[in-house]
Amino acid sequence: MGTLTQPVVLAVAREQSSTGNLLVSACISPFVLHRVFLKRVEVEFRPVSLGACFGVAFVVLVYCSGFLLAMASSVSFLVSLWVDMLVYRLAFHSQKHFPGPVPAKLSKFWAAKQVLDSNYEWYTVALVLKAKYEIWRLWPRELLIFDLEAIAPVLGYSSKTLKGPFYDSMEDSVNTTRDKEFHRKRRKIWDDAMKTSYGKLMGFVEGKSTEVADSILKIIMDGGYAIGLLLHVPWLFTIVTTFAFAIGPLKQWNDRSRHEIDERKKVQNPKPDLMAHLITSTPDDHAGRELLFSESRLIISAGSDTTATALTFLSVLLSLPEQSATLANLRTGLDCIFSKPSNDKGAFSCMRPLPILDAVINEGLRLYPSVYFPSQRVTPAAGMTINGRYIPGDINISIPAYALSHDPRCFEQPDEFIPERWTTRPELTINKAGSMPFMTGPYDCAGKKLAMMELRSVVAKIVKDWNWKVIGEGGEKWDRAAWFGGVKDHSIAGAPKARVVFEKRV
Ligand code: HEM
Repeated sequence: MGTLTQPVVLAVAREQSSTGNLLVSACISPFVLHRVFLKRVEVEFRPVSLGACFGVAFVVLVYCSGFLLAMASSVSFLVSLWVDMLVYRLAFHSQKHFPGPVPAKLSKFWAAKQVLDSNYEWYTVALVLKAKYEIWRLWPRELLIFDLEAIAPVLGYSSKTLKGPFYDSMEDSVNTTRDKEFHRKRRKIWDDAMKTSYGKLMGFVEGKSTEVADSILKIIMDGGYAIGLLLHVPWLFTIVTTFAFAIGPLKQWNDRSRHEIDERKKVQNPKPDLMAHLITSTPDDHAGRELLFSESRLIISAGSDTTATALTFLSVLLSLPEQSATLANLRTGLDCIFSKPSNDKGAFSCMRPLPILDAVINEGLRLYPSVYFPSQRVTPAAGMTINGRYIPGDINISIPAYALSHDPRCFEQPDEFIPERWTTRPELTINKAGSMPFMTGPYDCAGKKLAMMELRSVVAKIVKDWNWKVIGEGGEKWDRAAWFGGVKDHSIAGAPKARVVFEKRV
């Protein structure tokens, strides 16, 4: 009997010991994996590949050890990994001394929850934070900085920072590349291209549209909500964009832009416009073609909603009763310029700055800067010192533009629309660096000149030719407080819909 049961007992003991070994290593290996590997790589833009590795390892385990053991060791692995990460984030991280809510130090989901709780008004959350500290730790590896002294070292031309991992969640383009040298070369091409003209007229201003244009616009508008939420959880954003481009709503836009670029390439002697310049300056290989496709979408996403949002705010602000003197002044100035003969040097041209008009536009962009999301940067490996505070290397930092453009350290009466602060009342502007609607430094807006031309052109023509007022739904009185209180943060400023009635000036 004893000789018969011995091998069985031995086999059971061996199996128990290998099961024990597997479970022990499932508990210990995450510690090593986190400290040696995961802590040093930006997992934000590798969620799909990391998930795939985990999936493959699970299948192998099921094959070798059976489902139950594979399940038990996977759960042990994940629990140990998370416990180690959370303990490390809270107690050992180099940023642990910066203030921040404990849940925010543990997970970026805290910020995403604030977005939902504030009903997509993250900028209001940032204003509350700013009132208390200049630097916040709002994520295991991210600082939100409201210190004005940080603008030049973080964003300026001589900054040693690089763009942050958030940009990896999106397809590669001049805007999203994190390679400084590649960006410098590509940006030069864009800057030269911007000196040409800008493409064909689509007739949108006359109210014409196409099914594709409508669907692209809808993707941009709907996508705003997703970006406003997911930019706080970049790894989730990466997963969403990966699948949205492959099978989701972005696929249609993707396919369309590929088709348009391929058609455009066939045109002999094309007009020397923005797209033609980009096409001729980009190698005709796989990487070059992908870059062109993504930048053709960038032109639409960066150039349309931003300008439309700015125009919405400007038309609403100028329609307010307390702005009647500003509107009257602007009108007098424009009437005078438009009445001059067109060959007169003083006649209106949207390509030239016009102080009274630019002041109105700059003030509108200061109050509602179109782009609300703070451009993310990563500190250089050696770290950097900002206003006497040392920040170690590989820390993500961002400076929220909206909070600074409403900062009383930069502007007197910061929440008031006072265009004169840019002209006749400079005492109302304490530090104009606080307003950066087009960003600043090497990654600033490549289309700012075009945007200013569009804004000057449209605002000038409306002010000269039309009277207008904002009305409520169904002809009811417009609820002004609800409108301004309903501005969302979709990464682009989400202006609520405004019904505007125009009447030709006589
Ligand atoms: C009122 C209108 C506009 C505003 C307020 C605005 C604002 C901005 C801001 C804040 C950035 C920096 C984004 C970041 O940090 O990632 C940016 C980048 C950019 N914008 Fe604009 N933009 C406007 C219009 C335009 C237009 C009309 C175009 C034309 C296509 C354009 C093209 C770009 C491009 C290509 C970049 C990326 C530049 C780079 O990373 O080197 N923008 N814009």
